[in-house]
Amino acid sequence: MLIFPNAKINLGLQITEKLSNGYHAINSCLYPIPLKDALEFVPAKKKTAFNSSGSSIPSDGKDNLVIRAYKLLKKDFHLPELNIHLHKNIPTGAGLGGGSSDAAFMLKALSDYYQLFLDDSFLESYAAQLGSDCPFFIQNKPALASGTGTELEPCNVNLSGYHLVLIHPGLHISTKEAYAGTTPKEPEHQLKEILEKADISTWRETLVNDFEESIFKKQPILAEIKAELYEQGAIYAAMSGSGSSLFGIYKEQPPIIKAFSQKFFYRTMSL
Ligand SMILES: C[C@@](CO)(OP(=O)(O)O)[C@H](O)COP(=O)(O)OP(=O)(O)OC[C@H]1O[C@@H](n2ccc(N)nc2=O)[C@H](O)[C@@H]1O
Ligand SMILES: Nc1ncnc2c1ncn2[C@@H]1O[C@H](COP(=O)(O)OP(=O)(O)O)[C@@H](O)[C@H]1O
Repeated sequence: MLIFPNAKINLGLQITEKLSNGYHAINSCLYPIPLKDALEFVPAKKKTAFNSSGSSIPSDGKDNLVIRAYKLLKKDFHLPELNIHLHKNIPTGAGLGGGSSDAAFMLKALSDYYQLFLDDSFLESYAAQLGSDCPFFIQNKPALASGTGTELEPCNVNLSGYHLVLIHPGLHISTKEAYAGTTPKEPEHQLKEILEKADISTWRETLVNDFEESIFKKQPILAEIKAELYEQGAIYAAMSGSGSSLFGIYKEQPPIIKAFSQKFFYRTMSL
């Protein structure tokens, strides 16, 4: 079975509290974007094997999230040995949720292909065991995430027809360290209100990613890229999640910013 897990961006990210288990309470809108990996599995004659191609995936000492998703389901359901191949196109550790998406798509595909008939809420609870971003990719629709990011409700925001510029300057930022650098606070504006009721032209004033303050101080190039995205006509620009990817949303076909496109991972896409 061949599937194409996609990336996400965060439209606003408020970090409101540090919880006793070390995690943080957040509010964020996760929005799917059409930047995709390719993931294939076929039944194997021998033991399960995992290979990857495309951009390299730095190991964090654990199995790849795709294998962890497979093993998680295999504990509860009969699944055959598999040959699994992942072609990595979404930058890793970039705030784009690529690994989480691979894992969630693997769960969905195994349930479909082997007729496990798992409904979305069941799949979301498996996904939550693999990472905070993972449950979102089960339904893969714009969602307001709260709690540690795993509590989801639909978000009525629609960017269809807009264009996106996505830049990953290659800085790898650990999510854990990024959270550790923040100071949780009560948000000034309600995310749901901004996204569902206010015009996108007002987002620049009110929609904030709380990671930016600390990360931009350490990596000033990120603030420069964001400023340039606005300079080139973005209606809204921000860092995605814990970074270091930045995006700009444009009404018209966006310009190619040569200073960045020749140096960094740089993509334009229609939403
Ligand atoms: C920041 C966000 C925003 O969407 O995404 P990314 O930028 O990483 O894509 C998410 O909260 C990341 O989700 P995910 O990447 O799945 O993180 P996890 O594997 O669950 O957690 C990695 C580490 O981040 C910290 N963590 C994560 C989530 C959270 N609400 N509070 C935390 O403090 C914990 O230290 C945890 O050990
Ligand atoms: N399939 C995968 N794709 C990307 N990263 C993976 C994968 N499986 C495990 N990882 C690990 O997860 C970490 C976070 O990956 P990713 O989801 O791309 O980042 P982010 O949480 O910033 O969006 C990587 O640094 C890597 O060590």
